[in-house]
Amino acid sequence: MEDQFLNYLFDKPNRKVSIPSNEIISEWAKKVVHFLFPESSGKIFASAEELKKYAIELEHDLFGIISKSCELQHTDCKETSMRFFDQLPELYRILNTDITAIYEGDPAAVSRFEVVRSYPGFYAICFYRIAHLLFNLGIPIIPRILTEHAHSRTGVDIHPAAIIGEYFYIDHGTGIVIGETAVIGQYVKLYQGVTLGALSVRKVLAGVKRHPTVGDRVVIYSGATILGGETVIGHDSIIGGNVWLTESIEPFSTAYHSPIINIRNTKQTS
Ligand SMILES: CC(=O)OC[C@H](N)C(=O)O
Repeated sequence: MEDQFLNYLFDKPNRKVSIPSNEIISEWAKKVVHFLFPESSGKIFASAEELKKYAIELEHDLFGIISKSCELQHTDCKETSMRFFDQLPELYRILNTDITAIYEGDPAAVSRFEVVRSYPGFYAICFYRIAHLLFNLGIPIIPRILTEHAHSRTGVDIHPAAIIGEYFYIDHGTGIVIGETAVIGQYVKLYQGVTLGALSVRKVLAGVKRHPTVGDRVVIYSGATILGGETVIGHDSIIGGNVWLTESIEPFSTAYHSPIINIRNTKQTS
């Protein structure tokens, strides 16, 4: 991360910015999450207006961060932070769909509150969704700092540019990679160790779609690796554990390995 920061300055040595530390940026995002989902199982905001009324401090902090990080004029920074702020009610709604997906999809989840407070998958999704909003607003570097913070804390690496639908479910969030140009539909479930990656990492492919498209209601079990920008997983499909897939599959498919497993009983018989 430090390298990234130095390179960023190095790219434009004359830039007059002093980006707040990664900790300040991550703390801001943590405050956003805590604001939306405080001590109880989640504050119910009566209306978008009520939510925004209480979120004014978050907007002010974001303004401070982006005005130090971007080469935007003061008024543009204010407009950008206000646009983020305007989308908070929608962020809250979408995160609630993710909580529902995890709570209802996992028999081990005893409450929505448990999902919010203890699931690394939900933590990573929160940071991804905040970062994605900032990315869409054209804010440089901060989205990546946020998703890399979540990555370092959870092992779940979601690029801020990836597009992910509502009701996103990650269970046992660890070792998951979702690349920059991945597109994921609604009600998708991922287990630990899943990679949605590129088939080639040549630098000239920057900006080209390199990562898979995953349809609605797809379940991808642990350790599966799906690669390639043209790889499409049709909706309602199931990808079994440890599957290595570099080609598209039709909707309602099941892709699984059928390895030959030799089981030998080593108990000595006299
Ligand atoms: C997730 C993944 O494929 O990463 C490889 C490379 N960073 C890229 O984005 O293409």
